[in-house]
Amino acid sequence: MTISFEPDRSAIVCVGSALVDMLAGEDDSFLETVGAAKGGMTLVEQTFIDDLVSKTANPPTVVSGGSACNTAVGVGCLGGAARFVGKRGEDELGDVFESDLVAQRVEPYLFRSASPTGRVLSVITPDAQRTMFTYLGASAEMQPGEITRKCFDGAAIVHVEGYLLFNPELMMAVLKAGKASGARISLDLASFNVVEESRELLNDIVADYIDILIANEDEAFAYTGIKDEASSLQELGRNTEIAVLKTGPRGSMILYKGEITRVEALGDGCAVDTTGAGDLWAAGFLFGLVNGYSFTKSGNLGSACGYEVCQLVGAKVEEAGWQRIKQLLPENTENI
Ligand SMILES: OC[C@H]1O[C@H](O)[C@H](O)[C@@H]1O
Repeated sequence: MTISFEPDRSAIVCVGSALVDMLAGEDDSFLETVGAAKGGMTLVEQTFIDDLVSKTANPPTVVSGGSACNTAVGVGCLGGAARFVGKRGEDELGDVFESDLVAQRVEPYLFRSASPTGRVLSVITPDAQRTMFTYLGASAEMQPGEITRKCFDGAAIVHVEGYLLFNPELMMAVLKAGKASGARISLDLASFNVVEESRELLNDIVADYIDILIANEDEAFAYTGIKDEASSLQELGRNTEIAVLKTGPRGSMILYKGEITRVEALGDGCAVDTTGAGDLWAAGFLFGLVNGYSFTKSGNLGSACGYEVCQLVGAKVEEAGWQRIKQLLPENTENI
């Protein structure tokens, strides 16, 4: 089973926070001196990150990040038409962010702000856990008035990160312009606390705007209140064309027209770092849909991307990983 798109629509346009990830490997003692809970994400000021960076053993590795941006990069690396809509600062990190997108075949559609570019200091401890400190900066200043249909020219799918639910006016502007452009809208629920805190807005928008709803187990439970996975998926898809429930190392389930497609996870379940796993799963899945792959093949491509990103620190797939994933593309699609 496949879905079709108009022939002149091939782009996957991702909308979200333009964040630069600063990856630093440190011992637990580093976090203890900061007093941070391991594994969490804390919103902080820029000076807090600057201070921490001055104390890291080595300068952090700096790469583009942010959930929707990671998805766009995945689509670009797969060879798809990818665009990212967000807001950067007029600074060096903004330049790093933008050039990183271009290098990974993503068309940047970036607004600019006088505020510094948003950044995430991700402290990775020897147990492969990552603890994030996020300064949103310019990324949080994207204005509803800046979002026009032009952002979504040629879009087959507009993919929105759930974090945008924290900014209802901006979310509505994206959904309205995305729908008006004729694209399908995909929403990744991002985190269970996003769902819990945005329940009212979600109830308002899903039926009218969302075509593809993507959730992991925690997000699905927060949204539906249902423990049984098949029933929870049916509820997720009650008002959407496609619903996805990702169950980590147990794979994923895709609901379309009342029928569930079950997709296996890839690999042995071992992960070096799960940062970006959901973002890259979405990249593979959406790329597959736009290219006319079946739900099974699209889900398998999502699984492969999600597996490979977990084999490296940060939300990136190494070149050898992309080569392995690309074995699954057109000429060998019967294998996926
Ligand atoms: O979803 C992973 C992303 O979340 C955080 O926002 C980091 O930027 C990271 O790249």
